[in-house]
Amino acid sequence: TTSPHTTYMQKCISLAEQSPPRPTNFRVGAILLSRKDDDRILSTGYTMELAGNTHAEQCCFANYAAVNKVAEEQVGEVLPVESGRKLIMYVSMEPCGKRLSGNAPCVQRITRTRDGGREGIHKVYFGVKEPTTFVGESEGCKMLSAAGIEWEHVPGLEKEILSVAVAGHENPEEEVKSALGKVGTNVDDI
Ligand SMILES: Nc1nc(=O)c(N)c(NC[C@H](O)[C@H](O)[C@H](O)COP(=O)(O)O)[nH]1
Ligand SMILES: [Zn+2]
Repeated sequence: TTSPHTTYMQKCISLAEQSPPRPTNFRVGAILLSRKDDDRILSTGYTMELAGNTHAEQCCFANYAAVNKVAEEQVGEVLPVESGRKLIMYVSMEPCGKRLSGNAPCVQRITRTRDGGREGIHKVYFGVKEPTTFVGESEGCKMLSAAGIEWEHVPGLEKEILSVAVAGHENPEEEVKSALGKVGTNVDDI
């Protein structure tokens, strides 16, 4: 049997497969849900789902914000606050801490949900560490920890996630192999 985390990660991969392949980013999928003993899916998103150079996590928030008639930047204000329930994000790849475009990184969009004393996003699950392709050693996890947001790597789907993520790149097979070579590191080093 697979863990519920693996099932959600597989859903993130299906979302990522809808993203138009580009050499300049990764194809990623994201799911936002509210969890107690049951899960309530609040939103999903994938890279470039929405116009512009958008990320999966960004689209996930933007889609929820739109339904609630606020801009993506204000999504924290409309996310549900319900006693005993936790806001959880599943993303196929570690949320970005830096973007070559200079646009706001997804870690910032995630930590921003905690503004105004709200709990915001409680925990982020991701299936693979961001490869060094664009920004070198990724800082996303460290930045989440620094903001007091839990994160966890869901192992087992790295090859599938990376293959989808780099489909639009020059040498996708090479890039996957090289990134997998690094994935052998101890999870604590992620
Ligand atoms: N977690 C995550 N979700 C995404 O939807 C996505 N595309 C990336 N990609 C991270 C990568 O570091 C950036 O795509 C490059 O740094 C280029 O930056 P832009 O995307 O052009 O802002 N990461
Ligand atoms: Zn991002």
